[in-house]
Amino acid sequence: MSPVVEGRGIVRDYHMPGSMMRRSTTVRALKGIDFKVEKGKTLAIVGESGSGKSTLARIVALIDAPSEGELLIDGQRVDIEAKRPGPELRSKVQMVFQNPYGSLNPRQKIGDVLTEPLIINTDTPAGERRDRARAMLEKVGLMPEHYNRYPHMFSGGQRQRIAIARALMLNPSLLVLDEPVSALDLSVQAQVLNLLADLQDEMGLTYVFVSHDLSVVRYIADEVMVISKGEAVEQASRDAIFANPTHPYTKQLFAATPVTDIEAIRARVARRKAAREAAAG
Ligand SMILES: Nc1ncnc2c1ncn2[C@@H]1O[C@H](COP(=O)(O)OP(=O)(O)OP(=O)(O)O)[C@@H](O)[C@H]1O
Repeated sequence: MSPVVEGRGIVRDYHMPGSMMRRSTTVRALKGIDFKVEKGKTLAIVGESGSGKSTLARIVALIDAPSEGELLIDGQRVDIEAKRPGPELRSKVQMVFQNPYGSLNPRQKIGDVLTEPLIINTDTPAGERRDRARAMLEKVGLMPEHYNRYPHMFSGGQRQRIAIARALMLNPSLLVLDEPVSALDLSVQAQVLNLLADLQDEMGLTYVFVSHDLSVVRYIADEVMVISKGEAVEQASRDAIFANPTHPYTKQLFAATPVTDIEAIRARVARRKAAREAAAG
């Protein structure tokens, strides 16, 4: 079976135009990144500010194109020259952003937020669109009655649930999550991470998860890729990388970041694993 997403030699250059006072320059934000993620797994991308995490996330989410390299989604090569990916590819990959306040239109009712992707990408009839949106609200721990409310009527955690619901409306196989819990309070972070873990198990979703927070990574990731200055300096399973980070940059990153509440996180991971095993019979 092919991986849900694979990147080969992904490069991204940003061209900065010159001016009277300054020559034009090119910043190479990604310097040839390779990765693959199997179905139902989570690849976490960690690294310092400016290392290229968001650039990579936007490329995987088909929002930006790489300057060089190959991206394959479900084994299908993405045409990086095309202005926009086709609708079939578009619906397979969705993105959830850090800021649930900024990513929802304050004038749009939640029902419209959720049905919009169906209107743009499918010919689903209105009644079915509404039913699917109401069912999705329940799936993310909200209520069908929330369909007629506006974003300002919800807390930060609830808004992030709405953003997740919107991302799932087209039944994607891959979610790209760029710091999806870092704007939330700690207790709310745990609830949203649990929701993401449950949705992954239930729907067989694959995640590419950008985070600077190692306790979040420890909870959610199967594989971890550490990037520094646009290069993947270390890539390994979560357990291996936390037990024995090998690259000096990874050691430095781990030493500089307190991994809070490790016991609580370990307990949650164990609970999640036990629930999975129980579900599998
Ligand atoms: N639109 C852009 N134009 C020019 N340079 C950019 C642009 N976006 C990002 N860069 C540069 O590319 C590099 C990688 O940035 P990126 O935002 O991907 O890093 P990051 O790891 O996500 O950082 P942060 O954690 O602060 O969001 C940085 O040097 C940044 O200045």
